[in-house]
Amino acid sequence: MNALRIAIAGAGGRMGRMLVEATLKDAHATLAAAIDQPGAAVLGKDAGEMVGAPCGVAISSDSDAGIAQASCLIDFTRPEGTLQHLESCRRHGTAIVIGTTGFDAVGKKAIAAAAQDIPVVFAPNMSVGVNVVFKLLDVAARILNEGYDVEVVEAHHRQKVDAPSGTALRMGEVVAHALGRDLGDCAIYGRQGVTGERLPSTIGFATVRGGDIVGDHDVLFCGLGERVEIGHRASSRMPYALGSLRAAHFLSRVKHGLFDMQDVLGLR
Ligand SMILES: NC(=O)C1=CN([C@@H]2O[C@H](COP(=O)(O)OP(=O)(O)OC[C@H]3O[C@@H](n4cnc5c(N)ncnc54)[C@H](OP(=O)(O)O)[C@@H]3O)[C@@H](O)[C@H]2O)C=CC1
Ligand SMILES: O=C(O)C1=N[C@H](C(=O)O)C[C@H](O)C1
Repeated sequence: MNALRIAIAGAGGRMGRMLVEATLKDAHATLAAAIDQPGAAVLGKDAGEMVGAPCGVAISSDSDAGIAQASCLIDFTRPEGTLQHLESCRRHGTAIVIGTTGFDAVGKKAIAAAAQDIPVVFAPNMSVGVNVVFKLLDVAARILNEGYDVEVVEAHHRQKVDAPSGTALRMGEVVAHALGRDLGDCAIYGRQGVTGERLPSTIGFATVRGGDIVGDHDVLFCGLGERVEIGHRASSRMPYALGSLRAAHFLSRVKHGLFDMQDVLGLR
């Protein structure tokens, strides 16, 4: 088997470092390029040095050159950076795994359009555990479809810039779909003041930010006299990195199209 040539965007970030470590340990992948944005403190450094394993790949801000050398880009940056890298991937025929969250509708449309030409995995959470939780939520929502109020609660570290998390939003989408609702019509993003009584058709979201919380998600199905809670706790970012590499290997077997981790894990 030919080793997969991986480029990592946002290489100096929290996820980028994890991805460098995971890629260097993957017997079937090589690190082709490590990319960060102009001005980033890590530019010029050996990517492996950040994780105690120098590898001879210097972190560069020349994203186009890095993407040209790779068979797959793994991107955990910010929406504006990802969309720029996406166009470069399209030009060079490079596959892309997108972990970045916080896209607006226009950004999501651009990703779907690029997937007509190149293979794309776009998922708000790459961990196996969270993707199993998505399935459990679908089952629970179909059974608890009357008399249960649904609330989604998530907690993350103080540096997170988007809210609710991409994972929390996907959890809301999964539940809304199972209940025959549209999340766009029924989501309540936080409450304050005299809100009035809760409407049964709504799905509520609550966000906690603090310290170094890696990622907690809970969905509550609250009935009268009982409550079902389905949740996930991340204590490391490595499951996201390993899931991303699994996604990159999956993409090496397809020509184009838009996939998520349910496809990668065979859970669809
Ligand atoms: N799908 C999943 O499983 C997961 C998704 N995420 C998502 O991944 C993203 C990154 O998270 P995290 O690693 O914690 O964030 P960090 O802020 O630690 O890292 C982001 C990296 O991207 C760089 N960057 C920022 N803006 C741009 C830009 N416009 N163009 C290019 N590069 C840019 C940063 O550079 P600099 O340091 O110079 O700012 C940094 O190197 C977030 O959207 C997060 O929600 C996170 C974990 C799991
Ligand atoms: O920013 C993070 O850290 C995370 N972001 C993703 C999200 O927004 O869902 C996934 C994970 O929860 C960590």
